[in-house]
Amino acid sequence: MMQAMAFFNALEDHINKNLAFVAYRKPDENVIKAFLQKDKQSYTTTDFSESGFVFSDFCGTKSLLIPEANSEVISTEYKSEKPATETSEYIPEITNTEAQKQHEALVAKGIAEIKSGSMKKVVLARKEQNPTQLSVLSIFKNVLENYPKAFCYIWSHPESGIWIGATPETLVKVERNRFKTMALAGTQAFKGTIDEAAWTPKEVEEQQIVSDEIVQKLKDFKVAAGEINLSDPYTVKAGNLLHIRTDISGVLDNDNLSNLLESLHPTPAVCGFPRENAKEFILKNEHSDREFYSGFLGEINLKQEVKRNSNRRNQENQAYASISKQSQIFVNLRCMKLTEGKAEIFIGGGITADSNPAAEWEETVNKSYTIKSVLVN
Ligand SMILES: C=C(O[C@H]1C=CC=C(C(=O)O)[C@@H]1O)C(=O)O
Repeated sequence: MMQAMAFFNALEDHINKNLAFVAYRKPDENVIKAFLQKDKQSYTTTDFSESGFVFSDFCGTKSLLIPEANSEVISTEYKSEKPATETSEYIPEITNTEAQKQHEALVAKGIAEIKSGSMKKVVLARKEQNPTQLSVLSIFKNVLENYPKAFCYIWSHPESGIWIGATPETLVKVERNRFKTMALAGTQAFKGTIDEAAWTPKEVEEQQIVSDEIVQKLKDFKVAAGEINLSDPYTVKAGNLLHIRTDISGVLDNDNLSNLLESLHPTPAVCGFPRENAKEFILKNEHSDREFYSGFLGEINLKQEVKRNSNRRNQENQAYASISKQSQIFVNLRCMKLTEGKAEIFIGGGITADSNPAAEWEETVNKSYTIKSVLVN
């Protein structure tokens, strides 16, 4: 473990040399880890068999990789400088009416398409440009500070540019032959209570579609060996927002990570249902290229020491510690792409037959505050 200052200096050095790196902190953890690529080559993966950190786009056409074998791996303990509040202090600017009109028209088109019967749900997104005077590392530090419960990252790569995000959504976690995923959808602004939050039938349906489809895809691709376990849907908080979440887990039939990712991505939480029709609609009608937004990112095939029993009094159990492979992949939401003095924020929302264009615009505005709050001091 390094001192925080040396850790951030190493990231800065990599930015200056235009060398690929990723630094991240997992939900509820206090260690930030980084893979610093040592060479200038651009690595990609197609079968997800390597060990390292992957960064994939929405379309599934590009999966950049920082291989563990070509990286220096460093870590530091993150110490918060102020108490975490997870609320946004971002002051909204005057509404951008052009952007609003454009998004509402897109949503209306999506609703019409759903009513025509070709799909049940589609997730429609927009991009927003925001100026920022902060350095990328200051923005990353703000993200770490504000979102202890999210997967916080900074990814810098000559092929993708610099991306920063704080995502609440796990695509999949695999440990040995066990996997865990989640169905996350439905959004409302956090107003002080989590457990008593009321959900409309539209939001309940929107999330149910995600849950059903994940289970169906796992069955279609025959990646689950047996029963797939589902929790009851429950409310979770992410920044200043609430979502509905179902936890899904099971045992894998084989260790083919590529198959598992193909069965899950893109889930109806970022694309829609049926997947192909929704994806086609998105690619044809959205006004900007999603690039890596709503793609996925995370550790693949990292060796992990598994202790069978962490009871410290029972020292012999340490002898049973064994090595296994672990992958932990997140959906790239609540994220931004950074270029000189400018942050491009990507935000989307799930549309069903019961959606209302003005309310959907409002939802993207609420989501944008979650991420924009880190652009100011
Ligand atoms: C697509 C996004 O969020 C997804 C995850 C949770 C809730 C969602 C919703 O309510 O629409 C979205 O499916 C986004 O934040 O850009």
